[in-house]
Amino acid sequence: MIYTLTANPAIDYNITCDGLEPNCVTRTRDAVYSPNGKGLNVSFALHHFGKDTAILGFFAGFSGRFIVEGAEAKGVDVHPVWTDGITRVNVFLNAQDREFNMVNAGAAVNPANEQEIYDLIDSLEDMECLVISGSLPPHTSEDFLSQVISRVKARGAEFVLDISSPQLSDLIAEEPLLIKPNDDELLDIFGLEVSLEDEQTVVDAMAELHKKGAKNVLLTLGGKGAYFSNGKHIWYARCTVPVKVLSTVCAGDSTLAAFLSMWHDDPEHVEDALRLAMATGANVVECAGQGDFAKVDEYRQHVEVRAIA
Ligand SMILES: O=P(O)(O)OC[C@@]1(O)O[C@H](CO)[C@@H](O)[C@@H]1O
Repeated sequence: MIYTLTANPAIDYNITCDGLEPNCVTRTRDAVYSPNGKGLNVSFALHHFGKDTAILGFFAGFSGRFIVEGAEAKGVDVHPVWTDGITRVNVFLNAQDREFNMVNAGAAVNPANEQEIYDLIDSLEDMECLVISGSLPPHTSEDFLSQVISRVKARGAEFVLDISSPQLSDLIAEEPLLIKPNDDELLDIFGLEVSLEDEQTVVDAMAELHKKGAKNVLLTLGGKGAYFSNGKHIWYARCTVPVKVLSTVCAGDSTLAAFLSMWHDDPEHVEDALRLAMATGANVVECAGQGDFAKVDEYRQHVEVRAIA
């Protein structure tokens, strides 16, 4: 079973308006409130693609209950650790061709809450892999993620890291099964710059990430596609269907989940996993939020994949 850990879940509040001006009333429409957070999004997409998955995370207040109930209504089990306060609401405003993403800090946690997560991990006997995604809420202990990882490893399970925090530069030494940075994170966290025009930069960056400890790397480049490296070979993949981007929110999480849903059990079939991942990302950006993956099968036929090394 693939578990996901979302330390800082959110209700995503997606709204649309025709333009955004200061000092006046902005009328918005198409409001959608959905249970989210990076790891939850991964679990929802894994579930959609037929993989067993369950959610771990900190939840608080009415918004926390909304998220837990929403996830369960989608058919995904949740093991909530209840904390004080109110789980955050993140606001994603689409104003014509511009996206405004307002991401709040979240509800604080305390050491007793963290201990509950550690105990949960110790008790989940079917955990094969834990996907650790997203930001950390206020007051999280500095060693929270390394404590989580040491417990996952102690039970012989693997872990995947999708975090934007500088902590990734230390945690990579714990040998994650997979990391999923984007090009900005690669530059900010590791000082590695990659360019599609010079693929040797990708080859060099991948070599550096493997040297630091990553077993596999899925490097996402938004609409420009993605590279995957397993330490022996590197592939490039891109969906060639022209899509109208409504919102990029949830696209990275869904891409990761789609890739994992095929590759986790069958690491030799990288190309099929990349096709599903790129088609999923392309379909998700057409929707406010995660959407319903309705066009993924169609888009899969339009993904180019090539080995670059
Ligand atoms: O603050 P974090 O944890 O980095 O990101 C949280 C978040 O913006 O990421 C998801 C999209 O990837 C949203 O569902 C969610 O609101």
